[in-house]
Amino acid sequence: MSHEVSGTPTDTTVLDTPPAPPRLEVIDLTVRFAGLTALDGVSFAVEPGSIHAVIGPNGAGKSTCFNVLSGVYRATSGSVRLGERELTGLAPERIAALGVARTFQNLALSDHATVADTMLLGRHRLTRTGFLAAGLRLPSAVREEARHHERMREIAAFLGLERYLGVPAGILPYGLQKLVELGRALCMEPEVLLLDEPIAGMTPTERRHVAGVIAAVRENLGVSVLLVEHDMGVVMRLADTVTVLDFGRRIAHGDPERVQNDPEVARAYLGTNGGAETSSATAFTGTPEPKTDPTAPPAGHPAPDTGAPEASDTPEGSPPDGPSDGGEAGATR
Ligand SMILES: Nc1ncnc2c1ncn2[C@@H]1O[C@H](COP(=O)(O)OP(=O)(O)OP(=O)(O)O)[C@@H](O)[C@H]1O
Repeated sequence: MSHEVSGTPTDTTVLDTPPAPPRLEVIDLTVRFAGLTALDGVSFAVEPGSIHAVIGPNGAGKSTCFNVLSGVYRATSGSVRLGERELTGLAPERIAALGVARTFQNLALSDHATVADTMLLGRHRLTRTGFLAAGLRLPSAVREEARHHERMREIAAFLGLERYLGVPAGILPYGLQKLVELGRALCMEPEVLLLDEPIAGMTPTERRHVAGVIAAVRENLGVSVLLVEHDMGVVMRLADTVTVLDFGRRIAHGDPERVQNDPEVARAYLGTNGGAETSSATAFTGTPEPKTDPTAPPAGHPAPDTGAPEASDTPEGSPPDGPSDGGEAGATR
């Protein structure tokens, strides 16, 4: 069996388009880590059914923003709302249950669980059958399980993963693993999908395929997408709206063309990275793609099991599960 990500279009006809998702609003968000302001009064909104990118040079605060939105970090001040619901301070599972699913940059897919099992993990929060009924294989439990399997297969077909359903997810090439991770998130039936560097470390063919899949997620499923991505070519092609951060502050916001022509944005990219100014600026124009992720495994090899979420995301000096205090960022649980 060939384990290549095909460049062919995804089957976009199998899933029904649900009603428009609610607006995701980030309002005056500030996050401080022991003396360092990682986010400084940042506001933006992800409009229903849009693709919104957050970009910025290294250390700009993109991951911090993502981690607050998904409940991994707690904001020092400000708020995050999904429609009328306040997400600020909720635990990651609660935020996921309200319809905000995320993918992780560092994959941790098992060598033992199949693609089908991995994707079914995303159905967990939607399962109504109790432990006992499931254990006794009561008819209601069997019916529910069948429904989840059917939906999982539909999503696998949408992503072009059907033929890998019985394959251990962890042995697949990196590009396919990223699609499985996306499949797991889609199985949660999210209204908003947070994608953390969805194409980092991929081959050009894989990048094109996944970019097409992300566009199809918006077009065919009506899901809002918020992505953090370094590949400016893809960001500029995919995103409806771009928010640019630099040193924790929002320095530009708008459609890709406007952002691309913003002198402040060019300055931010040119003024960072020490000796890498030229490649950063070129990356921003979206022409050649000089930036590759040196830590990513080569295509055709499984990614190392790094564990997710990223260990480095835990605020220094506080336990992973510890609540924050003193007005500084901390994990929410
Ligand atoms: N857990 C933490 N403890 C202390 N400082 C942190 C922590 N996480 C992030 N920071 C700091 O906050 C700032 C923003 O970091 P963040 O990772 O959000 O930036 P980024 O834009 O995602 O960068 P990159 O593109 O390199 O991933 C940086 O100065 C970083 O060192």
